[in-house]
Amino acid sequence: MTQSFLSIKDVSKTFGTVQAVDGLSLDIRKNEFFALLGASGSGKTTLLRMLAGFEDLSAGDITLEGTSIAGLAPNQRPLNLMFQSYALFPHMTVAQNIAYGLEMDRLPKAEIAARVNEILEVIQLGHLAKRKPEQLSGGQRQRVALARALVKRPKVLLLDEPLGALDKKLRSEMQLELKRLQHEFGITFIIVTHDQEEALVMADRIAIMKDGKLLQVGTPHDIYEAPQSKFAADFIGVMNFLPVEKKGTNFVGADGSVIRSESVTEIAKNGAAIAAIRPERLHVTGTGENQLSGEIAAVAYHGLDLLLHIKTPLSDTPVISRMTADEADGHAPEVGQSITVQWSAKDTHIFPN
Ligand SMILES: Nc1ncnc2c1ncn2[C@@H]1O[C@H](COP(=O)(O)OP(=O)(O)OP(=O)(O)O)[C@@H](O)[C@H]1O
Repeated sequence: MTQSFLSIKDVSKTFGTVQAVDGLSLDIRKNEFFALLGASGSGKTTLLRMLAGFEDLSAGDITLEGTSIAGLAPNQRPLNLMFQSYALFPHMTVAQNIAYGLEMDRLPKAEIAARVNEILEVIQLGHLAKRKPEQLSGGQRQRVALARALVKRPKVLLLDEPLGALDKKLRSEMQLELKRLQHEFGITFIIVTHDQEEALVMADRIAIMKDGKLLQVGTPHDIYEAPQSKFAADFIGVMNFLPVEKKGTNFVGADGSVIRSESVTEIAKNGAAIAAIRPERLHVTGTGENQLSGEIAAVAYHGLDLLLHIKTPLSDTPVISRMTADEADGHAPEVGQSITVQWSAKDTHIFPN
């Protein structure tokens, strides 16, 4: 058996009566870009702080390359938590900020200088080495905060909402930058975010957390295409939900039509359930085992594709169908038009409601 890299074993954390993390187990691979995703209060930060050593475990163990790190102080762990950029020392230059951690570790002066210069090169901020944080843009400050964490060459870098303070454009640039740095340094990154798009773009694997537990762990593709719960389906990407009733072996929609699915989660007999379908799986052309008809309530233009909002008796809220520009060419959808869309049973996920 190959030894796992970072292993979180049945870890719990309670604060008084609050169960912040609840018997959670997870293996993270070497050089992996791993994202912890979940709503506010789901326990993401608590888990990260336990990994970093800023929070004791109430139960369980954490091992790195087979050795427990649960009892080690933060500075003795080969894991480094990247603090937000506003935690930079304002009176120190960029270079001094980056050197600080190495000076604390009492490394020889020449080595500190070499490592600081090397990292300044990698983050492309060499020309700003002598500036103070207040003389930098938000994105540049973020890079310095990252450099300060990376210069210590941790085996694992923990990042808590690292891009939270940046505007949308800068965020997308930094997402790519983070991926590049992770690749270049060959360090395992564990990032906490509540931004699902960010997790999809950057991560090799994603864990969805809810109430201190893991709901699903998988690649962005796995989670997007094969969500295992209504929560996961709703949390990642856009999803249509159609209420259905289980009658015998069939699932019947609000208008009496049978909805066919090849992906049915275990459900109470004859209970209320919900069918989930991605907007891009609904087609005006082609064939599918399922179809719905309705009236176009809105047409939203999104460059390469259109989003059609379709009023249908199958659901209280309009169903969204994503149409490519090519598909739309032959159909010229307009508000008020009747429309029929089809989709296949394999693109239909049914969950308990
Ligand atoms: N020091 C503490 N004392 C008491 N309760 C805490 C403490 N830290 C966290 N909690 C509680 O534990 C739960 C999980 O919090 P945590 O910060 O880990 O969630 P999160 O998923 O990171 O949320 P957010 O996205 O808002 O940061 C919450 O109910 C929170 O109120």
